[in-house]
Amino acid sequence: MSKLRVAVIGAGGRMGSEAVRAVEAADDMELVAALGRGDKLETLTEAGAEVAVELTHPDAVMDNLEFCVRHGVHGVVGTTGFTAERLATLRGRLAEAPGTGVLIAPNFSIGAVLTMRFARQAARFFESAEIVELHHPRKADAPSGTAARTAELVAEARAAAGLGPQPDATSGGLPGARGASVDGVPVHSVRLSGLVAHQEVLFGGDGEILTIRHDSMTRGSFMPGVLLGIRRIGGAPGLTLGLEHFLDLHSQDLDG
Ligand SMILES: NC(=O)C1=CN([C@@H]2O[C@H](COP(=O)(O)OP(=O)(O)OC[C@H]3O[C@@H](n4cnc5c(N)ncnc54)[C@H](O)[C@@H]3O)[C@@H](O)[C@H]2O)C=CC1
Ligand SMILES: O=C(O)C1=N[C@H](C(=O)O)C[C@H](O)C1
Repeated sequence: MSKLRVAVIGAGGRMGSEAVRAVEAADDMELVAALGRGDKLETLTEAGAEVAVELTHPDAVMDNLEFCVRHGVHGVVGTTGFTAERLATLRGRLAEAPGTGVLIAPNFSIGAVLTMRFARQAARFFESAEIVELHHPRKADAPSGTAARTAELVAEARAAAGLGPQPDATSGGLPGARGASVDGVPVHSVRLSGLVAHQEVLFGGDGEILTIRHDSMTRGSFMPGVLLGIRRIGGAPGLTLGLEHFLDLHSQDLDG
């Protein structure tokens, strides 16, 4: 059986170095290129990469993906910063590259993907919903991509259920004290030494609180998802948003 030819972009970073090790350890994959900042993207095509894992920075990811899609290299993307505009741009580029697939995974860890699903399921039952995400202080973006996506899913579920704005009597105080609003869902970002990646989704109703919490204690927690994405993306042309699409969750009752 021929091995999948895989490249990692951002290979010197916290996630990239972990991904390099994971790909090297996978029996069905061959690491053909490991690119750092300043390395030319042509290395990908010269090395015959079939899939590129993108783990760099929100400022770099769109150009890297533009190159990959133009050259028919599938993308497995963990880098954050994907706005609706960026996703639309990417969809447009993919439309001109039939057969090429890109997975945008706000979070590769199975537990975080399930957190998002459970939050979406719970959202319609509670009048209040807020998110607290907690990360290491070297993280470039806030809120986290996972928290932003979770908030979008919660907001969609609230809207579908006909829930209005959340109760909140705040009329003054310090700017920022109520967090950032993502589609009307407050998101609070903590940056603290010692943390890796953590999230709490808080729901409040009449006399009860539901807290859904997930903790990534090591970056190893993301690697099964990275490898799954690499294995599946070749069979998924176009844009796939979220690892859940490769976890067969849609056919089960988790799909609330
Ligand atoms: N989806 C997920 O499950 C996860 C996503 N992330 C995201 O992945 C991204 C990277 O995170 P970390 O590894 O913690 O950051 P990091 O700063 O440790 O690593 C990023 C690496 O990319 C390199 N880089 C920057 N621009 C580049 C370019 N144009 N070409 C090649 N390399 C370039 C940097 O030199 C650095 O080595 C962030 O956006 C982060 O939020 C992080 C953890 C999990
Ligand atoms: O930068 C990180 O570390 C992480 N980034 C992703 C995000 O922004 O959601 C995924 C995970 O939370 C770790």
